[in-house]
Amino acid sequence: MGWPVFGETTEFLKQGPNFMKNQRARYGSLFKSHILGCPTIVSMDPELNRYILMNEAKGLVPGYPQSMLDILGKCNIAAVHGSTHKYMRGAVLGLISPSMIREHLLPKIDQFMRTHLSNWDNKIIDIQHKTKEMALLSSLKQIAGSDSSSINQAFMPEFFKLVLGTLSLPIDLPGTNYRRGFQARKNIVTLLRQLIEERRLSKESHKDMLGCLMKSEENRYKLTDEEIIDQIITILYSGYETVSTTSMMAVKYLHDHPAVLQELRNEHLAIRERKKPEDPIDLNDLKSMRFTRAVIFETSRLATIVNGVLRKTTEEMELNGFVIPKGWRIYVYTREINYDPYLYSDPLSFNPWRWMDKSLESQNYLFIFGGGTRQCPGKELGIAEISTFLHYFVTRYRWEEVGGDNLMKFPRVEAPNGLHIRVSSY
Ligand code: HEM
Repeated sequence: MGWPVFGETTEFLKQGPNFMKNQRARYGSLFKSHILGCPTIVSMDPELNRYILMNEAKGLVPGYPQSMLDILGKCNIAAVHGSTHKYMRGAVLGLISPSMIREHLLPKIDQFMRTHLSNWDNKIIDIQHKTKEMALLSSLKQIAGSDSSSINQAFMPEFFKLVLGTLSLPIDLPGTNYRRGFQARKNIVTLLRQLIEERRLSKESHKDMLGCLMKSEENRYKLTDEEIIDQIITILYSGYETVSTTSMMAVKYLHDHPAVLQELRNEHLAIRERKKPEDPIDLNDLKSMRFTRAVIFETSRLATIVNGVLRKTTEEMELNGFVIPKGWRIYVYTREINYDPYLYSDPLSFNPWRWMDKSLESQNYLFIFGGGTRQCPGKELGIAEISTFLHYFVTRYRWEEVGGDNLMKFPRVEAPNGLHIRVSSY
């Protein structure tokens, strides 16, 4: 378990996936370590990972760091279990149902992407920054409709501080990311409370996520204002880094694979040909984007946007013949399965065509969107956002990398100094 306090955190962060592979070679697919401040069981066994994700009721609940739970709020979905989780999840699913996507969310996403992707011609763009802004502002528009434009500017810097805070050590001292993140949460809560109060006074009805959450007489899920606010923060947070990083990495892979870009562009030009320039992307268009969906799955797999998920034990239990003490964290590490040659031939190559066989999406060991009782409810919404972004990006522009930007793959996929591209119109 390494050194006191630090355990094996340094090795884990420095060697990344190789640390995990070496430990597995020495100790097997289930081993203990001490990383990121906690005694942790790492599970790299696909069967066991599935079992853990399916068996929350047996005492395998989310095990996210305290800083994250403090800042996302006590009603956020990762902080609640059992029947409360079911209720909160039901409320989220109601907001992003297929009919909500078709009637209210997709039109907002389309409108947002058209504007967000305008005027990039002849510019050098940091695509990491642009996709982060996009993920946050597109969600805000879905949440608060036209009201989002009046809160965007105040919201954005606070949200970025909140995200940093959730990934920090929970040290409540002036100047720490944790303290700043916590303060940012308070400011965000104030902004959202104001919006809720203004809407109550105006009595106007709104066809956006907040409008749905506030319509308590029509909505089967009745939430308090505090719960509504935590749900909104959860939705913003869960879709933020996942959608933005997948979009950025899709741009990267498309740049490096011209044949894939060509096929993707053909798909989108064919859609555009059927429509007038001002016609928005609708659900039928989205359904016809089969290759785009394949590009998104292949990007998530090859870049491994999500390395795994965290659980903890609520009681002492036996897993694969080992006794795991109560309260230990379990890192359900799913990265390796993305490169399994039995599932993906030539696993290190970027080959979206492999996903054109739909059965690959339903295989048992696909954990890109998690699994079991907490499988991502925002999967189709996230795919809709990334697809609409790619639609306007590849039909409007061509691009080349400025070059020299460093891309980190672990512990998170990010470009520490941005990913700069030179854009010109197509
Ligand atoms: C490419 C995009 C996305 C990826 C790769 C992704 C991935 C994931 C993963 C792996 C989990 C499981 C976490 C766990 O088991 O602890 C999850 C859960 C979740 N995701 Fe997503 N996600 C994406 C987009 C979104 C979007 C757009 C939303 C917005 C509604 C969203 C909302 C959620 C929520 C609320 C949960 C928690 C579910 C629960 O605990 O029951 N996700 N996501």
